[in-house]
Amino acid sequence: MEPILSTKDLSIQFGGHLAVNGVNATFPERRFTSVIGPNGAGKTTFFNLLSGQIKPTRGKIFFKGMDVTGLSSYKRTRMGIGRSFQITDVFPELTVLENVRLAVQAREKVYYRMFFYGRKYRQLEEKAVYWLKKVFLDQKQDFLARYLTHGEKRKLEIAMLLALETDILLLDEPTAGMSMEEVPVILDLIRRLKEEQERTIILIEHKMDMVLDLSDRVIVLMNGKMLADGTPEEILQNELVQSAYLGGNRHDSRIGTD
Ligand SMILES: Nc1ncnc2c1ncn2[C@@H]1O[C@H](COP(=O)(O)OP(=O)(O)OP(=O)(O)O)[C@@H](O)[C@H]1O
Repeated sequence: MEPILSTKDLSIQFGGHLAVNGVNATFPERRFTSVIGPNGAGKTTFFNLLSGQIKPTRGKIFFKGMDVTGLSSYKRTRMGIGRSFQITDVFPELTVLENVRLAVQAREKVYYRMFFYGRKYRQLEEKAVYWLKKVFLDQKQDFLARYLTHGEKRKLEIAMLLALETDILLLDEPTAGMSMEEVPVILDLIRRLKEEQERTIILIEHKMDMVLDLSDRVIVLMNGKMLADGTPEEILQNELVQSAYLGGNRHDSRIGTD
């Protein structure tokens, strides 16, 4: 089956530094792929290229067989490539509900004048609450976003991403900076999304236990290049990955140094 997303010779150079270097990656539809690699390997840059935040110096990106390399991130989201919002994208002076409602609105292409139609407005809010329930944040729907804890803000980002209802979810370290108590909720949510098998999920993650638990496939990046691509088991046994990255310690649950 043709992959939903693929890259061909994808590369980007910052000054003299090739942050992503000739990556040929394929992402099968409705599968869970993790992208791992040490700090500075090029993972976030790779995501930025996939989502259209930046344009490659060389190479192509294909989505459902179409060349999307030249398209803006806005257009790519519309087509179905959703990138998790960053905390910086959340409107701090709007309520939690309003933030998600804006994402629902973007998805449904409803503009402000439509707000005069009360029924439509309520439908948008109901959908927003639906997504907030998915991340267990509905109890906080009337809070201003700026009063949320770091972990709650990350849940809000995920709710906003889900509300866009894209085929692909690009999740960049969704549990980073969360407290120990908050991590399991997000893990459960991601596991449920995987089990629903409705979306193609691509995850950047340092926590190896999470990667091994969730992934159908793992891509290893190192110095901008794709070092390996395989099932979690294959990656663990890959000698190149062992020596270059895992350092022979298969039981280290957190690789990288951040
Ligand atoms: N806009 C930019 N300008 C210059 N260099 C950049 C830029 N963005 C990234 N880089 C460099 O590209 C390399 C890859 O960075 P990137 O953030 O993609 O790595 P990463 O694998 O996501 O790392 P981490 O795990 O620490 O988040 C790094 O050397 C980084 O300094």
